[in-house]
Amino acid sequence: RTTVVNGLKDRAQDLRKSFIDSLEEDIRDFLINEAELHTYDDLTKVNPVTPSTVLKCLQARYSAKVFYTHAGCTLVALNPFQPIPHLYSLDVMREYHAAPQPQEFKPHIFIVAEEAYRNVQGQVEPMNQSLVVSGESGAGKTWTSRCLMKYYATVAASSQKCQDTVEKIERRVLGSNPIMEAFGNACTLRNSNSSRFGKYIQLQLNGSVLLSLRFTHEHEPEMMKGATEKQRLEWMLPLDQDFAWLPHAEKTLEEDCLQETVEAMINLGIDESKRTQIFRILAGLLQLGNVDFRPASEEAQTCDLDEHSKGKTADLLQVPLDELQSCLTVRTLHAGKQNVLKPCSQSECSVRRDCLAKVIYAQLFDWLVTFINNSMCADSSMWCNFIGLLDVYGFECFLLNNLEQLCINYANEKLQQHFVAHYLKAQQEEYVTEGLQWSFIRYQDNQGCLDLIEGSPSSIFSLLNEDCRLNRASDAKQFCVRLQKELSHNASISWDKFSKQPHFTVAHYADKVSYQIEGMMEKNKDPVPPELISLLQNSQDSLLHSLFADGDHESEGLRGHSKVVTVVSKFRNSLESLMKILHSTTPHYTRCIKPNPDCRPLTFKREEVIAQLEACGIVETINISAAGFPIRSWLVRREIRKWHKAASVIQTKWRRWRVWMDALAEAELDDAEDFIENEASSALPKLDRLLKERGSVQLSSIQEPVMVRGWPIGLAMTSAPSITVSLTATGFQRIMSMMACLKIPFRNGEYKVKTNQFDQGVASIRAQPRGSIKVHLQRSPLLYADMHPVHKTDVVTGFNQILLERP
Ligand SMILES: Nc1ncnc2c1ncn2[C@@H]1O[C@H](COP(=O)(O)OP(=O)(O)OP(=O)(O)O)[C@@H](O)[C@H]1O
Repeated sequence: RTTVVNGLKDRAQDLRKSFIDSLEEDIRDFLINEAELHTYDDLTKVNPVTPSTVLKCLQARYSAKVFYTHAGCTLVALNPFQPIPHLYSLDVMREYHAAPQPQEFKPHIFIVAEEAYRNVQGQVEPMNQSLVVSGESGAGKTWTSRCLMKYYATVAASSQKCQDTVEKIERRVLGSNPIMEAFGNACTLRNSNSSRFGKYIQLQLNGSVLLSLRFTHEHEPEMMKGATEKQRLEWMLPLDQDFAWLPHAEKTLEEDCLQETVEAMINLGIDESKRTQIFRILAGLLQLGNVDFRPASEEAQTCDLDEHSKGKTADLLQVPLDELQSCLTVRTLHAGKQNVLKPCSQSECSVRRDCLAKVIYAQLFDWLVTFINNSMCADSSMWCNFIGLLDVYGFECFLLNNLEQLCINYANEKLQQHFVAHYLKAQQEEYVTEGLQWSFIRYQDNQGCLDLIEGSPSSIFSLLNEDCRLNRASDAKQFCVRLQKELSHNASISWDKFSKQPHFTVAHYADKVSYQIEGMMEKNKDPVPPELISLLQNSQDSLLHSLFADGDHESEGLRGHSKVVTVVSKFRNSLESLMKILHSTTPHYTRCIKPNPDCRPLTFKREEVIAQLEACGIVETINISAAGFPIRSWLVRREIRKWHKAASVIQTKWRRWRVWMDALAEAELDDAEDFIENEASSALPKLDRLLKERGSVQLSSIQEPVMVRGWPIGLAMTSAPSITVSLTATGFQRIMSMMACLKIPFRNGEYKVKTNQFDQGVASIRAQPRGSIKVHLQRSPLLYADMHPVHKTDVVTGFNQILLERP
């Protein structure tokens, strides 16, 4: 008898071992395999989907020199900061273009390009497309936009037989880039060629080919040869002169792509006399930047100006020298019908100088954009659809933030709202097409934050504008008090009680940002002294004169004659028109990520990347994809099938173990119960540990095994008032089905469910015949799927963290 019993014990132990081992293997199968992280093409497939695993996956891919990864319907582009041979070659472009299913290729910006291209020429319902490229400064937006444009130029050209036409199309599509970059970019601490503007470019198509639009280009290559010296003379820019407004004095003009810019201007039809005028005006601005002011010896006198620079500025801008001097140093005050002249202080003079430069530069930039648009835009009768390309500055948070950051972050807030709406809509449509039953929760969107910034009747913008209309000196402290009085009901605004500076903090979708109020109202008014405008209207330079000729300038408003158009109003209007276009198109999102702050090749800094993933909404995307998990139902089905297979193996082994246990119990051994308990207590903690390690599961509040109907097969809930299970949607789903397979009893009842993402819901958990568990969560996303032919279990999806409260 002893021999038999010992044999049974040995057998049972073996079986238990094999059960646990296979469990370990099966669990490993479901959770990410770190060695293979770089093979995950879609971040929402990483399991569990948490910011940390997503980060690991991106890092693994970056180390393996894989720079593109999908994140649901978004493409994440990591900047390699070094040329990657062959990644963007013509052959690769053609491959993606010719592929029957490009989305099955490795993630690439060309998939996005091709998808939009195919959609826009859809046979049934061609739809305008928008490609939204975002990311922080230096992340690679301009690069990506250029890549997309090059792709379309190549694709459009490939349908043309004539090489000449191919080149023309390329020139047309890419031609404006050097000009826009030369005028709109600047060398900043973060990026030596940083775009200082957001741009939306429409590539217009007539059905299937990119239009070869009106061409008005001239070829004047001879003009370029050796022209630099002559031009320097003409522009009064001697080689040895330093300029206060050029950060890299050591750089020569040639290095700053002058040649390329001029060629682009020629291609776009900017004739020689206009080019000369443009460069003279720019040279005039450089000289203006060198104008210094010396304080006057007496208060009633005006500041002195640096003779040399002031003379050159007046010559280049073709304005009267004395008028230039007086409008920089004297302010005209209107007292009733009388004008009173008041000398400006040294710092006021500098502000006026900077203001003059800014207003000229801004008008010139606008003129260029209009010119390029007129030159490139086809007659509306010639095109029917377009692909829009939006290259937009990303979310910003510095040590000190002011109106610029508020506007930029507001734009990003709008885009994020558009993104979330589009993303959820896309998912819901997919569920419907797949015939899946689903219920969807309302996703917590950022409308509250947008109301705070732009809403009516009271918002930050409306209060800023009101302050501006009052036409009195602004007081930051008073404004802060007004904000507190009018807006403190909005949960998205707060104030740091310990900060001495007047400020407000906005909880953006990406992060909290504290904005200083000092200077904000002045920036919103952005006043241009009227004397400066009259000076420019008197310029003998026909271009400069025409830029200011219409007299419709904001300075008018300051004199109280017409409505003041503030910076935030202008920004909001322009954003509104952009959003209108975006809403009428199918969007495609590309999020560019800067893997390190120093632009070092192939260097991945985790903390940098995670901050950007949060700021550009990827973490949100992951959360949303968890909320609506799965994005692609085939993915779940495949996962579920895999799990079923493993579960049934586990179950078989478990059953066999139980048979041995039965045999032991039947043998009525004195020590049977002890033995069974020992077995169970060594098996279950191991399971707990495994899950903890691999799936970020905290099963700590699930107790040691308990005896249920004499069997040590239960994990039960604690007697504590709540049980916290911190795991992903898929993790939870697996635990549930595993518990079902293992016949782990859940007490039937209603449980309150709290998650880290959604409001409270109610879960009813009911044991089903044959040991499965039915979990029903109200007001939460549920995906009904066939779990198992035997154990039909409703699958709970959508949480990173769930709190089940005991009834
Ligand atoms: N895919 C890429 N391959 C190689 N180099 C790249 C790639 N993407 C970006 N870079 C390099 O990274 C640098 C910064 O890129 P880019 O100027 O496009 O940034 P950005 O996001 O447009 O910045 P900003 O907002 O300041 O204009 C550039 O020098 C560019 O050449």
